Amino acid sequence: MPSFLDTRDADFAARFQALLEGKRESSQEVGDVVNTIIADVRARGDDALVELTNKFDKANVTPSTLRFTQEEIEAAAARVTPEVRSALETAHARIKAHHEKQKPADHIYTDEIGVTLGTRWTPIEAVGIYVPGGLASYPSSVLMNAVPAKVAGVERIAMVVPTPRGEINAAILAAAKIAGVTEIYRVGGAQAVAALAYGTKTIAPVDKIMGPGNAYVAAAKRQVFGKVGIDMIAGPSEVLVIADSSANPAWVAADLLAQAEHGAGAQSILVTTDPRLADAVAKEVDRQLAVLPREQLTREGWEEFGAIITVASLDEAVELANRIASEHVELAVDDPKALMPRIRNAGAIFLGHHTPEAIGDYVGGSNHVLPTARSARFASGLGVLDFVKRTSILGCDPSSLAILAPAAVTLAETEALDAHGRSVSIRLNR
Ligand SMILES: NC(=O)c1ccc[n+]([C@@H]2O[C@H](COP(=O)([O-])OP(=O)(O)OC[C@H]3O[C@@H](n4cnc5c(N)ncnc54)[C@H](O)[C@@H]3O)[C@@H](O)[C@H]2O)c1
Ligand SMILES: N[C@H](CO)Cc1c[nH]c[nH+]1
Ligand SMILES: [Zn+2]
Repeated sequence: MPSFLDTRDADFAARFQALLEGKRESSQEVGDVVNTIIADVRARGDDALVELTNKFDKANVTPSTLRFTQEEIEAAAARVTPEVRSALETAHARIKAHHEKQKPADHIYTDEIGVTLGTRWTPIEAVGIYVPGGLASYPSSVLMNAVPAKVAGVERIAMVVPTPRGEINAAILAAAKIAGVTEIYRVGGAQAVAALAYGTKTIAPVDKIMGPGNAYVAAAKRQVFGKVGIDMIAGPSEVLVIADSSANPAWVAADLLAQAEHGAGAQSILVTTDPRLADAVAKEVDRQLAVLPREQLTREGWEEFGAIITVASLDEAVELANRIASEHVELAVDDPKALMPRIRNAGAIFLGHHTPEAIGDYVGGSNHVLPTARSARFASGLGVLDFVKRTSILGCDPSSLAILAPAAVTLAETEALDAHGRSVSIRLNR
């Protein structure tokens, strides 16, 4: 059963806290399993990678078939229907256009005392992109990961994707071809993350690992952070819909079920000012669930962590949304643009009744790799900035050095770092 809460109930605070603390993703148990897998890949390289892939994915790979050949990529890309190719191309063009606007500019200037200061952006050399593929397959996630990498100018993109029972959705490889990704491996889960971080004979290590995945992938990214960079924790999907009486219950129910469909650990929450809408959405969810082909998976996603919360005002709705910090926040209200600036914590915001979250998953142009598990309080969705790094540039001439030297020497003395002070003063009295 999903939770039904009302802010006016006496036990609301305790039940809301329990909802916030619900363990959807990282348990000690998952952490321990992942720890063992990473250690195994570090110790035994390809042998461990192959063994674990065949164990978890039943993929029947060998070291020599871990990487997709160029012929396999071409053949799969040729197998997709013209409709699928065209949809992928539409998505690719829109994602590319939006991400081009995120490219940061270098800048350099000389200040009033003659010091040159600047900021330079450089693409990361090698990135790993994780494309999930356990319960569903995600050609759209290929584009969401690869396009910003390409726009940023990353040289090497190594893509990993699990192939359950040795099968791959041809659209995954078609999307990779459209995005210009050629280095693709049949591995997933924690073992794929470990291989990207530490390297094996077949997979050279990367500098940073991006992309969404289940609890095992998220835990592995946490554990390899430091050895490599990671984008964020983009784990099991979430949506929070804020709705007033202008919302359509059938549409809201459909949006809640769309995220629940991602399965284990997914979370769909409705926060509404209208008790009648709350009832109508609950009934609609049951009605729509019964006709969904993936009913069981979606039901688990909805019933385990789903919730309908009735509030006294939109002010209360905003406050709860900011505390929950959901991956996606839909504003199914009369005046979404007025409410939008008040939502501080969200991976992405969807404006109004005609913007289902699924448009953002596929073709809107914004990125669908977004922070989950309340990390939208401090993290952002994937974008070009994740694939570049910033270097500062500094230059003094004799006169600006003379102006800054006394303060620098004083601070060096305060820190008792004499060699620091000397490296400044030695340049002054010639
Ligand atoms: N936040 C985002 O931006 C975003 C975007 C797309 C998808 N997602 C999420 O990605 C997830 C995809 O999950 P998925 O499972 O379909 O694919 P996945 O590729 O993330 O995970 C599959 C892998 O999990 C590993 N695994 C499964 N059970 C295991 C076990 N018992 N022990 C060790 N390893 C195990 C296996 O190695 C398998 O290859 C969903 O939760 C979905 O909500 C998130
Ligand atoms: N909703 C997911 C992000 O949480 C992304 C996705 C891809 N395909 C379908 N959905
Ligand atoms: Zn989705």
